[in-house]
Amino acid sequence: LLQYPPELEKRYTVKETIGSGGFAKVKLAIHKATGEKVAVKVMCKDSLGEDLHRVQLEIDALKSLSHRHICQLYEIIETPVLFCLIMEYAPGGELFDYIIARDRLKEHEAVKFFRQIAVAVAYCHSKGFIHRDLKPENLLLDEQQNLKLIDFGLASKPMDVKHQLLHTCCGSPAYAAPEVISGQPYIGTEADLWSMGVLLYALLCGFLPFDDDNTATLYRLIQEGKYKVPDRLSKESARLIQGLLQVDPKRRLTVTDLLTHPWLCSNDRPPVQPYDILEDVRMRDVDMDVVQQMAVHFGVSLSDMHPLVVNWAFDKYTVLYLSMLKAKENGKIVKLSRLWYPAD
Ligand SMILES: CN(C)C[C@H]1CC[C@H](N2C(=O)NCc3cnc4ccc(-c5cc(Cl)c(O)c(Cl)c5)cc4c32)CC1
Repeated sequence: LLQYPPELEKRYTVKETIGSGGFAKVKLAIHKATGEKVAVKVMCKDSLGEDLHRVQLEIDALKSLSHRHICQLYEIIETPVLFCLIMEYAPGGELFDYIIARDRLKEHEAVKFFRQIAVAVAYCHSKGFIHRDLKPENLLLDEQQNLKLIDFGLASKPMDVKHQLLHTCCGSPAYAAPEVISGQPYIGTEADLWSMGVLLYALLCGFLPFDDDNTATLYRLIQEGKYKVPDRLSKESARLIQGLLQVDPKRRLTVTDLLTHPWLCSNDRPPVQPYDILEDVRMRDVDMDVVQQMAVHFGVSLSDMHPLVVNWAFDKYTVLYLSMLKAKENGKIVKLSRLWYPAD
């Protein structure tokens, strides 16, 4: 049986396992101070083996990425044997199931979701991270039916995100770019954009552009880059898919082309703003009301509390601040009880 760290048990009520992601178990937990649900990704160090560096990279990615369409890391609790990543909980489940339940999405809904994924991926790339496993299973819905990108377990942080070549063939075959599955060195950003093309096709069609039970056949289909476009797709969406599913990565749309593509502005949507791609929760002004409530909760002065919040140490202060902020954004009033043992 897994013995959780006292640090985790003290401030969270750990509930059932809600999913598994590769070499990790994801548990539902309740943040005692706010009553908010959180997701805890638990990884045993000794069963990670050579995957340990991947976990370090995922932690590096999650600590660096703070965006409304990326699953927010709240706290990291590490012991000699365990990593526990406490993250925001997404009650709406996987986008994958959402599409299956509806067969396929209507165009206006696909635009809404695809814009969110596009700005999240553009933000990741602007921060120097390649996701490398973009697929509907790694996009979760929150309480407002907005998307959260998860699982940076295969992410990469090349020195120069736009030019450095990557070599690892990883991700899910059906979403992998031709250059990735052919084993050639590839540019991560270009490979992510191909996956975006497969994702968009899946959103609008409800099935995959390249699909075959035989992996060798699947690889051939991807490298040929031939796929059927159902007649019911709008010309604009078909053109966007075509721009993304270019076998030659040099002919493929870049993330900038994607963000300025007319289809993203269909249904009279405003063009994507630079802020959508640069926004970082930590760049916003600190919510001093929340800091004030935290100061009372911990029994310290406001001037002592403020530095602990803006320190962004992904500790008990970070999780409390972000959890309060999220509750406030969801219109929930959270009353923090005074701590009996402020030193805790
Ligand atoms: C590819 N699939 C199998 C992966 C599954 C993993 C479990 C997921 N999940 C549930 O099963 N139930 C509900 C649920 C609610 N909130 C979540 C918040 C974060 C994460 C999360 C975040 C990161 Cl960054 C990460 O790396 C991993 Cl592995 C998980 C998972 C949540 C979740 C769904 C997708």
